[in-house]
Amino acid sequence: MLVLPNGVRHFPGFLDSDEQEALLADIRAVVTAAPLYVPTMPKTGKPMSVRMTNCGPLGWVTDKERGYRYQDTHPEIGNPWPPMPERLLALWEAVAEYPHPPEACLVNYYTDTAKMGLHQDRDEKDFAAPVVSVSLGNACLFRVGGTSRSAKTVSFRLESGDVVVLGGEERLCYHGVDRIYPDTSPLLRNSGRINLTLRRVNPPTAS
Ligand SMILES: O=C(O)CCC(=O)C(=O)O
Ligand SMILES: [Fe+2]
Repeated sequence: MLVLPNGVRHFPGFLDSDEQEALLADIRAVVTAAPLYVPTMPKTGKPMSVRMTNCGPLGWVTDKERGYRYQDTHPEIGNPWPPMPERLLALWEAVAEYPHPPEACLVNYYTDTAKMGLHQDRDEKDFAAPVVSVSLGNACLFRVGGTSRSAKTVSFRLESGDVVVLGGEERLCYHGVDRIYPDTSPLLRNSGRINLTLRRVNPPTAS
């Protein structure tokens, strides 16, 4: 495990290739039940380049009218999100250092040209729990800074199987994905990247 200068924890190669294949099979089942949709920015309605879906009791969604929020159903098909795969619950237990399970797993699918601007994850009511993120498929250039937008950032590559934990003082660090590196992982046949972001939404007493 590597601790970055700003305290963010990076676990390179946390999942071996068999574990990545098994997790990918779980995620393919999630996407079959809850298809990827095109999220749009609040107010402007501008589409994001990333495609999204969720699993677990709650899912993070966004659209022009209602903005960023958590809800218990898919915004297009209206069904409850599929359950969180056991494998992800076990991964959270292994790295989160938090005694309650995640409530939401956001599935982000990046084509090789997609990216995600610098942002904080702050739509949750519980910042005591960390954000745990898992990368599958092509590598990306990940950028992480401090808790103010203007703080200095560091950039590093996230490879398939890597896990990142934003917790404690770093829970509200700004972060984003500047680019995807095409042809860097056979997992998704060298095309695209999946990121799984596990979060706790509510304080434990409220759930
Ligand atoms: O794709 C990633 O590694 C980061 C995703 C992210 O920051 C988010 O979904 O909030
Ligand atoms: Fe984020």
